[in-house]
Amino acid sequence: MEERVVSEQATTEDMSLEQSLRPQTFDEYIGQDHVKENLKIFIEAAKMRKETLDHVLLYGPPGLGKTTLASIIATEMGGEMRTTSGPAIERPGDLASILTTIQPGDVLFIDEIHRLSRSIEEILYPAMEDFCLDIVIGKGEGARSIRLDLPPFTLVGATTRAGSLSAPLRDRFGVISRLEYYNREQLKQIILRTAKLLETHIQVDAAEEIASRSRGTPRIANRLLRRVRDFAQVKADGQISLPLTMEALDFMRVDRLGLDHIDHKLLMALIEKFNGGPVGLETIAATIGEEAGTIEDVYEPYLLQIGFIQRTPRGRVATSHAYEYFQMEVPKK
Ligand SMILES: Nc1ncnc2c1ncn2[C@@H]1O[C@H](COP(=O)(O)OP(=O)(O)OP(=O)(O)O)[C@@H](O)[C@H]1O
Repeated sequence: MEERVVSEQATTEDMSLEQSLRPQTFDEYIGQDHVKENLKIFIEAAKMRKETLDHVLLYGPPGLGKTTLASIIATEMGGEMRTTSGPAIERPGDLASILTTIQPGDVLFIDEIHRLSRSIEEILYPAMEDFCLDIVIGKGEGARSIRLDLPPFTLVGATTRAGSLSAPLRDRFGVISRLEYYNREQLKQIILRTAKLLETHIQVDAAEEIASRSRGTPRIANRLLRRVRDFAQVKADGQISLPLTMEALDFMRVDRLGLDHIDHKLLMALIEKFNGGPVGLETIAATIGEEAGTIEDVYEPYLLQIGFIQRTPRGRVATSHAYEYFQMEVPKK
């Protein structure tokens, strides 16, 4: 899969910078008001009762701030955050070694929690419910199970696919919150905040322009800002103005809605080769030379979100919005 400047997935560069750009408190965390207000109440109530916060499941597309929110929860609860992910916990011992380092009130953050294996999930249930860990030592006839008590902790699970989580695991979360795409105003605020942290001068209309092209996602907004900043450094003494921003983003082939050449290729295949669909995912994949899974997980969510395509039982369909955007006439069917 080729690297895209508008990818929701974190690049190595994103990862090395994101830590320093992460909001530390609810006040600094822009948007997601509903999720934030709920969490604030639950945290306050837990603190009043001197208990740990119930386990929290955060779901939504990548790059919307799930990790950030988990670390804010840890800070608010006065604990530390331990981070791991579904694919990183392969054996029961991997989970045990993290759980046994936990201190009272800590947050255990498990990213991509839908990718935990069933056998690991089963060890997690008593840890979540009763704060204890049953581990089997030895093999065969000599095997015996021992029970370890754990300090009370909060599990924060993050997933892009809430539907892939097993029902017994989902049921063990007391708080389930869905993160939404950000609107233009919120993204503008995030860009202005990041620019300040990066000590970069940006005009408000330039921040608005980057916001429009960031696909509703803070991670993309911050990445586009960094790329535009590079441009400004070389071409304009570091000052980020609107004309410079438009030039830089056009140069990167990120259009006014944040669509790039791969989105264009997918939409044009649907419109020109298949008369707007319906057409099966596998057929589109073969036509544009991408994997069906990549199209489904990576390219389609934003196109669905902005209403340019629809999933129907007979396949994908390009909507009239997509035709209008490319100034093409909707075919009569
Ligand atoms: N509400 C927000 N306000 C300000 N910045 C934000 C907000 N949400 C996310 N960000 C920024 O976006 C970047 C990505 O956020 P984060 O890593 O929390 O996303 P994520 O949803 O956990 O992604 P993934 O699913 O890929 O793990 C962070 O560097 C953070 O600075």
